[in-house]
Amino acid sequence: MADDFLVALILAGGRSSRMGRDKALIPVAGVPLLRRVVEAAGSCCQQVYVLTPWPERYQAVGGSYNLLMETNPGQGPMVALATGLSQIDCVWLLLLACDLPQLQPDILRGWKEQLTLVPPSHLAMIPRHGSRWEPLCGFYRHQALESLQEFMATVERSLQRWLDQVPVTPISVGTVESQMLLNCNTPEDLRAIASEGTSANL
Ligand SMILES: Nc1nc2c(ncn2[C@@H]2O[C@H](COP(=O)(O)OP(=O)(O)OP(=O)(O)O)[C@@H](O)[C@H]2O)c(=O)[nH]1
Repeated sequence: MADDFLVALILAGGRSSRMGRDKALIPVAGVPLLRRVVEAAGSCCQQVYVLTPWPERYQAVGGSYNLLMETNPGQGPMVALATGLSQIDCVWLLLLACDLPQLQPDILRGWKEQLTLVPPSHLAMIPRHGSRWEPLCGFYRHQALESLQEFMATVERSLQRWLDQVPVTPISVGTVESQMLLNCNTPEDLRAIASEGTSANL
């Protein structure tokens, strides 16, 4: 069977220490954050995976997704991305944090359309904001795995620094996209979203 062209990997194994409780399960406009991300991912990807050391916590979040058990947790997003790539057959993988309440499916689908234009030598297509990448809402080729493993062998664990060193197609980020990329780390972030109302179109 042919590999899926695009799958999503949602990371739900962080400590949520700034939030003080599990971010993935916090409802925003009545819908748990993880479910919002699952549904946005499902609108443009053939399969959606959630990587977590606590699959039992997320069994009943709702939406359509596969839980992937993380046996080496707490190593951060770069290790988690490599873990996902080593377990999933695909051409491209859309990596998403679980704390993106304002993802817009139409923007994600527009970005997906651009994947066919990425030069074969480029390992990723990632939103870029000024001098910063947004690696937790970005697209990675399956072939990136080898390069990630080599990079991590030097004890580096920074996706920002890896992206600075390999060929990457940047996605330019305007006002709408930058709103969509705002994540939710603290109770203050949650209050700001609640008071503004979320623009997520889920
Ligand atoms: N599966 C997995 N996800 C991770 C890991 N580290 C971070 N994440 C996820 O990566 C995303 C961004 O994480 P952060 O907000 O930077 O870190 P966090 O640990 O969740 O939160 P803080 O403790 O407040 O820093 C979230 O979706 C996290 O759940 C990890 O080791 N494994």
